[in-house]
Parts: sequence; structure tokens; C-alpha cells
Amino acid sequence: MDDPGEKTPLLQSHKSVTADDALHVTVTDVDENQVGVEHVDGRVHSSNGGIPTIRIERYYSVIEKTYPVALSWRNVNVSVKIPAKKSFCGGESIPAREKHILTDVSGVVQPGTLVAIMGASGAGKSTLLNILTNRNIKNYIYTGDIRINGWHIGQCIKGISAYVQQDDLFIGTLTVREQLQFRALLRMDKRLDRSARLSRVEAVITEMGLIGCANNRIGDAGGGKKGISGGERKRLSFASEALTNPPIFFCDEPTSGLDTFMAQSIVSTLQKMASKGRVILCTIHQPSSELFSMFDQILLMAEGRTAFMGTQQAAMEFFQKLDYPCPTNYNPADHYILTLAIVPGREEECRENTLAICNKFKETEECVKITRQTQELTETARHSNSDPLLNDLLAGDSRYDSSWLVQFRYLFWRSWITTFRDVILFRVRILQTLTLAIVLGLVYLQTTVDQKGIMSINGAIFLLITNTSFSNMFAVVNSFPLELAIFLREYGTGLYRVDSYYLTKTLSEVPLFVVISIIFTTLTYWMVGLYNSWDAYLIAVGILLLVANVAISLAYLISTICGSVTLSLAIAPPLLIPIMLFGGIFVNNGNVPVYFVWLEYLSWFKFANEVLMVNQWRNFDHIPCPNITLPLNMTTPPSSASPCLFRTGTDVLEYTSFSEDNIYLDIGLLVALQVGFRILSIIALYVRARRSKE
Ligand SMILES: Nc1ncnc2c1ncn2[C@@H]1O[C@H](COP(=O)(O)OP(=O)(O)OP(=O)(O)O)[C@@H](O)[C@H]1O
Repeated sequence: MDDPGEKTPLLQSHKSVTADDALHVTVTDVDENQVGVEHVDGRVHSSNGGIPTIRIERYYSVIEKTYPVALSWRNVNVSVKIPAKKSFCGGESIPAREKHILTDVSGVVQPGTLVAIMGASGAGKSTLLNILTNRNIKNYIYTGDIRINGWHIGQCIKGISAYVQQDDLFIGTLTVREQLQFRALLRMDKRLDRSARLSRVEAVITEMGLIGCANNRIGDAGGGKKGISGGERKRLSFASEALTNPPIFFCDEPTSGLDTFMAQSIVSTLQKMASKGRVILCTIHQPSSELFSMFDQILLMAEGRTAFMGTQQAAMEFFQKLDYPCPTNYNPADHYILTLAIVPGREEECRENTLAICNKFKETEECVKITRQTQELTETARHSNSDPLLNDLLAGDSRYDSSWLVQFRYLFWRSWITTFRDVILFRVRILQTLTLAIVLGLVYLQTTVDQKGIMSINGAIFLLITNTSFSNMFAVVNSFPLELAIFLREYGTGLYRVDSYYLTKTLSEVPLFVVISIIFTTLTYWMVGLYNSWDAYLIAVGILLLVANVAISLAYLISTICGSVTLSLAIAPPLLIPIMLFGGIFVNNGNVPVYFVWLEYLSWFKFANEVLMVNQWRNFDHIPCPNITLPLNMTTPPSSASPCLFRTGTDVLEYTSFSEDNIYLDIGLLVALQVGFRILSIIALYVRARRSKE
């Protein structure tokens, strides 16, 4: 065992379980290149003298050796079209133009190399990373030749590389272990069975230094319990990608926002990964001298060009020769960035200097080496018919696609946890429902069915519909757009399909919205004193469940189209108000202007209101009228003096233009609206997902 930390990762965790015991384990020799799990018998000598035999799973290093690949790019040019800007208030109009972002950028990275991409802000680092990873490129016009081992593989680079982005997106309610298990079960090589995948997760946890927080929630757990730290989040991002053992890693600012110690631990993990044959490219801002020295090569960019690419020693000599020597005790990284920066006020001069440095680099041995190595790789590829190991890697991409059922199973598990583990949100929603129901119930408490009470009862029915619609709609609008970003990233990495995600998300939420709707309807219904019959009550519950579902479906549609909470919150109310307006309480359905009749067909408020009103009033054969004291000479009151507008429930329905004949149509339209909004929202999700992949 040359590296005990790497070869026996789980022993420590077993030890902590049996703190009082001595642990004796027999370990056989392991081939580091193999992937898999080996079971080794070990013995725990318990303090009471018994010798229980345990089985210890023995893991191979997760930082496995990988098939070595060399990445090369030649003459990469990128530009974007900037649309014309019309002037307002007499200013100057700017015509449409093409902006050059990268100019003739070339480079090569051999297997086992950790490269830092550096440059001032706007130098083109992220654009280069996007082009190399073939991601987020839909706005670019680009040319250039990007190859793996001399082969042009185009989009397939996504299948053999990992892109660890600057912002780590995780479902905060999961623990670190659960997050990795979820990815392992969906993303890892199909040929590995469940136990091998879970074992691999344990190995990754240990090797990425996540053992201390493996069972902690990623996000804040409430009650003052903080989520994992920034460094742990970053390591979790690497761990999530390391599960599939890709030979190329692209990292966008992996150390930003971390303290020196955390940043060093991240880069040393990257060093370790590179030492096993990987190509690792990181954009990095202001590394400390120690951090900077950990990189094998640096790629300096300025004004969209390559200012230097090579070893640190060669960089020192290059800048020295150009009369830009790095002062003693000065951080070389800072020196290079400052030398290549465009200083405000001296833009022209700085641009000239930078261009001169970039041109000088073309004459160096380093630049010649890049061209030579790129040509050699291309030549080798040209002379061989194919690259069997690269083919295997690329073929492996399809192996990672798990079946629809597997996706459904684990997505459902995750959605379920997400919905029910957020105890605070869960409690708040229940409390909110109880409070609203009680307030509403107290306002309309046991309303008497008489001429005055009719208006109150109708109002209470409409408020039942309004509250059910608003509360369910805004619960989704406030949360779904936040999860959308995670969905888009995971979908982009091929973790699962749109339909499996949407279905599991919808199904896992059903119990919560059903419970909340039932609590609200039950309390309000009986407190207000609506029609006293179990049948009528059950119909009310059923209709309000339908209303909740329609509102949720529309909320999914709005959230998916808008993509952010802010925009969704801005769009939802103006959409909801007209739909509510035609619900039959603010405008009598007999008086809707012709040009707005179509809006009635979108108003679930109207359909639900009609059913609930019929449910309430159809069985009232007699509504009491107030006693009228007649003058002595009169035996019956004149019709104009009668304060008795409604003598039966049917009168109420007629007055509000609702009819019992329509209730099946209303229920059908409620179902149709729900299905329609669901179909539209899944189409919107498909479109968004496909666009984000371009
Ligand atoms: N889609 C785009 N449309 C217009 N300009 C763009 C686009 N993408 C990048 N640019 C411009 O190209 C230049 C390089 O951008 P890039 O994001 O690659 O720089 P960077 O070196 O990564 O900067 P930073 O370190 O600040 O992230 C910048 O001036 C940027 O404004």
C-alpha cells in the first residue's frame, strides 16, 4: 500500500463507528487501474472479548487513472453580432457590428497536465472555455479546429469531459451523500450495479475530503443549522463529476470566494486528479503565489489572444526577455495580469504593448512547440484508422443514460425528499392555511341563510376559490423557477429526460397540495355553515382540489416561460386578475361584453363558482323573507315594496346567471384547463431545456 489514505478510504469511517475497538483488516493487493469494489474480511475485536467478524468493503481509488487524452485547439476565432442601437433623445445611433472576442487562439494540453487560464477581466477566458467545452455557444460565430488526440470529435467532447461551473447548483435539502448517490445511480456506467455505484460514492466522499459533512444537508437545514461550507460545496461539485471518471475537466474559477486554505485544498485535489492522466483546465483569478505554483502550465490571455502558454519557468523567462521582469518577492500571477491589463486612460498604449507581447509569443519555442505537438497529434490520428480507446470512451457516453424507469424512481425519491424535508416551509404552509381558514371562517361564522346572508355566502364561496387559486399558484411560482436552473444544468449533462423530471415533480407534490386543500376547505366549509350535507361537502372538496390543480398547472407554465421568480411574480397577478374577474361575482355572467366572452372560457373561477353555487343553492326550497308590516288598508304588499328578492335557491342561481345544467360542462372544462396547462407547461419545459443545451 503506497498511499494508505487513498487505498483504504472507508477504514476510518468504520473505525469511528466502533470507537472503542481495535480494527484489524486484511487487505489484498489492488490494481489501481481497475474500477470496482472488492470485499475484504476484517475483524473487530470488541472490548468485551468477543470477536465479531465483519465484512469491510474495500474501494479502489476514485481518482483512478484514466485513458490519457490530449486536447488541442488551433486558430480559434470567435465573434458575436452586436445589434444596432437606435438613439433616443438626440443621441448618436450605433450601427450593427461584429465584435471579435477571440483571435487566432491556439494551444495544446497533454494528459496529466493542470493548466491555469489567466488574464484580465474581459480577456476571453470564459469564451475560450465555452468553445472548448462546446457549451453556451449559440450566440457565437466561430471557426477553429478543436481536437482530442488529433481527432475532431465536435459535440462529443461533452461526453468525455466534465465542466465544473463557477456557481454550484444543488438541491439544498439533500445531504452530500444523497446528492452523490443520486448522480451515481443516474449517471454512472450502466455496467456497474447499484452496490458498486454506492461503493464508489463512499470512495469519492472519502477522497474528496467530504467525510466530515457526508450526512449534512447541502443547504441550510433551518433552526440555525448551517449548510456545508463554500469549499465543501466546490469539492462536492468535483465529486459529482468525478463519479464518471472523465479524462478532461474544465473548471470555471474553482477557487473564487474561498479562503487560501480552502483554495489550496481544491487545487491540490485537482493536482491529484491531473496526476492520474487527466487534462484539467481552470480559469483562475488572483491566485496566491503558493496556489499559482501548483499549476503545471499557464495560459495567459489578453484582448482575446494568447499572450503566453507554457510552464511557469518559461513564462518567467519570456517576460524577463521582454523587459517585464517579475520583481523579487512579487506574486508572478499578479505581475502577468498587471502587465497585460488595459489600464483606463492609457488604453491605446496598453493595447499596443499587449499586442506586441502576443506577437512576440508567436516567435517563442513554446508557441512552436504548441504547433508541433498539435501537428503530431493530427498526423498520428490521420495514420491510424481509429482510436479504439477513444471510441470506447465516446461509446461509453450512451452507457450512462439510465432507463426511464430508473430516472423516474430516483427523481421521485429526490422530489419527495425536497418537498417533505423542508420542515419549516411545510409548517409555514400548514400554519398559513389554518390561519386563513380560521379567519375566513370567523368572518362568515355560521351565516344565516336569509336575504342578507345570501350575499355573504356567495362571497365566502368565491373566497374559497380565490384563496385556493392564489395560494397554490404562488407557492409554485415562488419555488419552481429556483429549481429550474438545477434542472437545466442536470438535463444538460444528460442526467435525465424532461418528461421523467416533470412527472415526478408533479406527482411528489400531490400529497401536500391535497392535504392543504382539504384542510382549508373543511375548516372554512363547516365554519361558514355552507349547505349541511356530506355529499355537498365532498363535491366542494373535489372541486377545490381541481381548482388547486388548475392553478398549479398554470403556475408551472408561467414559471417555465419566465424562468425567474421575479419575472413570474410580475406576470402572474395581471394574468390572474382578468380570469378572476369573470368568475361571476364581480361581473354578472349575463352581462359580459361580447369581446371578452372568450376570457370566460379560461376562467376556472367561473366554472368552479358555478358548480359550488349550484351545490349550495339547488336544494334550498325556501329562503325566509323578513316580515313586512302592512298598512291597515292593505292585505298584500305591492311587488315594488317587497324586500324579498330570493324566495328559493333557484332564484339565487337565476339571479347570478348560473345553471344546474352546466355543472358537468364546468367540471369538464376544469379538467380540460388543467390538462391544457400541463401540456403547455411540459412543452415550454422541453423548449427551454433544448435551448439551454445549444
Ligand atoms: N455573447 C456576447 N455578446 C457580446 N459580448 C460578449 C459576449 N460574450 C463575451 N463577450 C465579450 O467578450 C469579452 C470576453 O468575455 P469573457 O467573458 O470571455 O472574458 P473573461 O476573460 O472570462 O472575463 P471575466 O474574467 O471578467 O469573466 C468581453 O469583453 C465580453 O464583454
